[in-house]
Amino acid sequence: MGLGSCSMFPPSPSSVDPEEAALLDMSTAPTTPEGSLSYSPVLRPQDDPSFGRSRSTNGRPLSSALFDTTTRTPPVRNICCVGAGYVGGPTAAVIAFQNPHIRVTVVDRDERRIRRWNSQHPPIYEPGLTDILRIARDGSKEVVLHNAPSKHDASDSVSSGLTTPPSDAESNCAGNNRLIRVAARQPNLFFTTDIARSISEADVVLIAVNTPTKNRGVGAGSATDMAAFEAVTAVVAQHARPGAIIVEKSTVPCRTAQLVYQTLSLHRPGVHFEVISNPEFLAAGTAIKDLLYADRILIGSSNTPAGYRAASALADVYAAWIPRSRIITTNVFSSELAKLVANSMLAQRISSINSISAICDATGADVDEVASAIGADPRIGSKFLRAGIGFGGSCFKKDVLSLVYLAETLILPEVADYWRAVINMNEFARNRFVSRVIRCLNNTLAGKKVTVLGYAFKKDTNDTRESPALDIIRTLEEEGPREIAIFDPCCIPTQMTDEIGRFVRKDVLKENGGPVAVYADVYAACEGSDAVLITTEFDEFKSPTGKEGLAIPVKQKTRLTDPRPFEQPEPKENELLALHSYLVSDSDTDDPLGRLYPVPACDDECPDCQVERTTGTKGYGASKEHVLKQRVDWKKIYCQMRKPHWVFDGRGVLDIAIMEKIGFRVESVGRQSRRSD
Ligand SMILES: NC(=O)C1=CN([C@@H]2O[C@H](COP(=O)(O)OP(=O)(O)OC[C@H]3O[C@@H](n4cnc5c(N)ncnc54)[C@H](O)[C@@H]3O)[C@@H](O)[C@H]2O)C=CC1
Ligand SMILES: O=C(O)[C@H]1O[C@H](OP(=O)(O)OP(=O)(O)OC[C@H]2O[C@@H](n3ccc(=O)[nH]c3=O)[C@H](O)[C@@H]2O)[C@H](O)[C@@H](O)[C@@H]1O
Repeated sequence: MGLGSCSMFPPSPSSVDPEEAALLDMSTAPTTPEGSLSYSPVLRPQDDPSFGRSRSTNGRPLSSALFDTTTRTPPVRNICCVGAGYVGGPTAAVIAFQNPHIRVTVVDRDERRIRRWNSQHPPIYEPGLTDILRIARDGSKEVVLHNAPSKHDASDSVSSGLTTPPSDAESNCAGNNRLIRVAARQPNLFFTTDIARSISEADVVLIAVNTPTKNRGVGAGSATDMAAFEAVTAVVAQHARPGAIIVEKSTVPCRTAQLVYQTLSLHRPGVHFEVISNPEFLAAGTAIKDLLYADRILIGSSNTPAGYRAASALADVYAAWIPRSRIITTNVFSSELAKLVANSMLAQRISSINSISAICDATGADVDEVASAIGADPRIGSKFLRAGIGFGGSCFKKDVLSLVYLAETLILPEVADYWRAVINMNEFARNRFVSRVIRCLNNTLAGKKVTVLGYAFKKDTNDTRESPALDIIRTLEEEGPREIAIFDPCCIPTQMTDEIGRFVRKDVLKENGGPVAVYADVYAACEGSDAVLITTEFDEFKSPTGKEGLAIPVKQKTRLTDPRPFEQPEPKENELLALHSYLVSDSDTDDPLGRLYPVPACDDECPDCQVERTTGTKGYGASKEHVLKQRVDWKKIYCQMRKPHWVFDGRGVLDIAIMEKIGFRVESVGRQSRRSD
């Protein structure tokens, strides 16, 4: 692959070996690592047409080339995923789960993280993750199933998962309509810190490390910090087997593939590798659902026969469970850019509706009514129009800023300004909310207790990166309150405390004489409070809809549909998972099919185990996800609070009428018209 000279992509400073730098910087990445000063995404005009030329000018659409058997590569047998984070862990787990014949190894430099992936409590919480992890990582036992929908009572449906070995007569029937034998599975998902070895054995290397915003040097505050990505690329270049397919799974600036080729050829001159862009679109809190039922898989490759073959090999891996029609192929730069644009457009929608919420508050219009009226137009669509305190999370802000930086380096200031306004509006939304809280509390928090419900950046995740709550806590603290109490149903209190100490200041913590205290119990957090702020849209915080004031389960156990009969004598893993979920929804066991091996134990440091031991609270981490969670009992909270019972709903989860009936004074972003006074 010819690269042309790339004078605007200077190599890393020669004094710092990237691999060595990676090992020295042991920071694990929810946060921004030290910035790379030189490996930044400065652009230059296309200098290698095989990368960027669009498919349509190539005379042969890739989609046909992809599935043409003459261009096929040998099937992939071994995948290494570098980065065991929010993307690498779940993505690798689902690929392994769906491809029992492929060995998938996830590597990370963070030993603690790897230990947790090998235990009962993985380091991230994602609904559905443990079910998949336990099959792929630990293997499964042979089972024989009835291939007919169960009758309708719970005991029957559980027994139809046949947890006991079948009789000889039953076994003989396996394969006919009545019984299906599901073979045992060997483990095919591994987590290790042996990075070099795992890379050297792989046919495909997925790079899924963090790519935050640079916080120093050229482009600080908007350019992407490629330090971790560059370091991994260098290690891959040194250890990958010739012909290995290198996949950009991380979100990277447009034209990064060219940098990867450069790094590869610098370390292994003359050895051919293909570089593929395969960005990830999963969202935190729904990662497993998003991966299992992806609406699209995007694969970008160079426009060469070797590029097509590599794209084809990767497409085959996904085709184990994703219909081919949903696998989109593009040139490599389109794929890189499409990921940035997807996130920027989603963020833009949130900023747009938040700008309208300010107009609603000033005019008496209701933002939810406006959103639903405009969302009914299919050209606009109804999703991502929930107004509130703005978006958080590790990606929206950094990806919009990456687009801003791209536009700036291309000397397109109007384009850069356009996208920067999305970020400005997001900050405006957050500031408007917290200013209103302070104003309603008579412009002083002195002597008052304020409770913040929700610390994660969105519901159903323990991901706290760029959490709006943290910014709000920072502003509240400056007002000198008596106490800021924090509760989150998914995050571990000790970890929240540690994080606030690091990102706000150590002396703000109660244990150091400051006002900030983290609680494991929502009622303790609200006791004696002057105002409760909802900063994450957890279902747990919703106001009651049934018998008002009563605590009700977040969701009633709903009976799912039995997916049987399966059409094929060998059901796919997705079908078995659907059966597992159906049976779980119908009983209290977490292994109704009897396929699972015992979960591996955690080590003494496991924070989930510590919380469970010290508080007896279940529901943190992944092990208790089948346990129904309760909605908070707002009547109980009302009785514990101080007058005038302020509640500030930053996420639009409360029914203002019901809350007012209980006696609360409610302020909700863009929904003031619903108040009775
Ligand atoms: N978090 C999300 O929901 C999504 C993230 N993305 C993108 O995926 C990429 C990864 O994001 P996350 O998984 O959230 O990050 P993360 O911070 O959770 O995980 C990254 C992992 O990479 C490891 N790592 C860093 N440098 C390493 C090195 N030199 N050698 C070995 N391991 C190393 C870190 O220890 C960490 O465990 C980013 O580019 C992000 O923009 C894309 C879609 C969704
Ligand atoms: O690249 C990424 O990291 C991912 O970023 C987002 O996923 P994520 O940030 O995990 O979660 P979202 O559901 O998009 O929510 C982001 C933030 O926007 C907020 N939000 C979302 C929707 C809405 O209507 N209003 C709103 O304020 C959420 O509360 C949250 O703080 C995208 O949705 C994913 O497709 C993408 O892969």
